[in-house]
Amino acid sequence: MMKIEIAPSILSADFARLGEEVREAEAAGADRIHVDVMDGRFVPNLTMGVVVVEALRRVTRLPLEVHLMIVEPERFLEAFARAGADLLIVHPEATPHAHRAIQQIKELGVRAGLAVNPATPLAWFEDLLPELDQALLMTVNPGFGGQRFLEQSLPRLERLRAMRDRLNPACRIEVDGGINPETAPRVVQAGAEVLVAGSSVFNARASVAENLNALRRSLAPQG
Ligand SMILES: O=C(CO)[C@H](O)[C@H](O)COP(=O)(O)O
Repeated sequence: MMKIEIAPSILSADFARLGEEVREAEAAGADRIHVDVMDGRFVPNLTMGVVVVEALRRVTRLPLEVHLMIVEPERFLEAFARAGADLLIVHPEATPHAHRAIQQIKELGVRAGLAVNPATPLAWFEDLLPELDQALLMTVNPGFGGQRFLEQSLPRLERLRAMRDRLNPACRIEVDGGINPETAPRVVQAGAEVLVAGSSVFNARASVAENLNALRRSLAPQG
């Protein structure tokens, strides 16, 4: 079985100490760093952009996956690739040209991901899966950290996993939203392989290392 990867989402990190938080996550065994880019239009929140990815590239060797929650993401793909993104994730709900965006990402030499919101039909993946490196199923409505995991995500995840196994076994399945030691084993059981976790990793209750360990322990023996 492939290793279950954990991708801490820096949305919940202390931005005044971002470099240190990311170094701490790397030292504690995080597999990737997840960067949430929001534009205040596709989602009702504004976060960070290209300069933050550039800065992160200098402080960590971990792969940087950049989740573009922005309309017309194709306008910024090149800038994020230059900044050091290893994986660029776009939403089909945010552009009339999801396929073109995926092609552009690959032409830039970066791995390509597609993310869908909780209300978006999985049919989007039928046609695009063969071209994807990663399929991201949102398990909350995107926009904010700290939301409750949507239970209806589990049967969707099982369907996506079956589709992935049939159409492109090399594509990894990721989930994002409400992932903590209670939900992590359940999403892995349903087919997830990469777990984005924000508020369960970066919070005041315990250190980043303790939180990551708690997530890992919740997966044993699965991950
Ligand atoms: O895309 C996101 C929300 O739109 C996030 O990655 C978010 O940071 C996940 O946070 P949490 O783990 O606290 O639910």
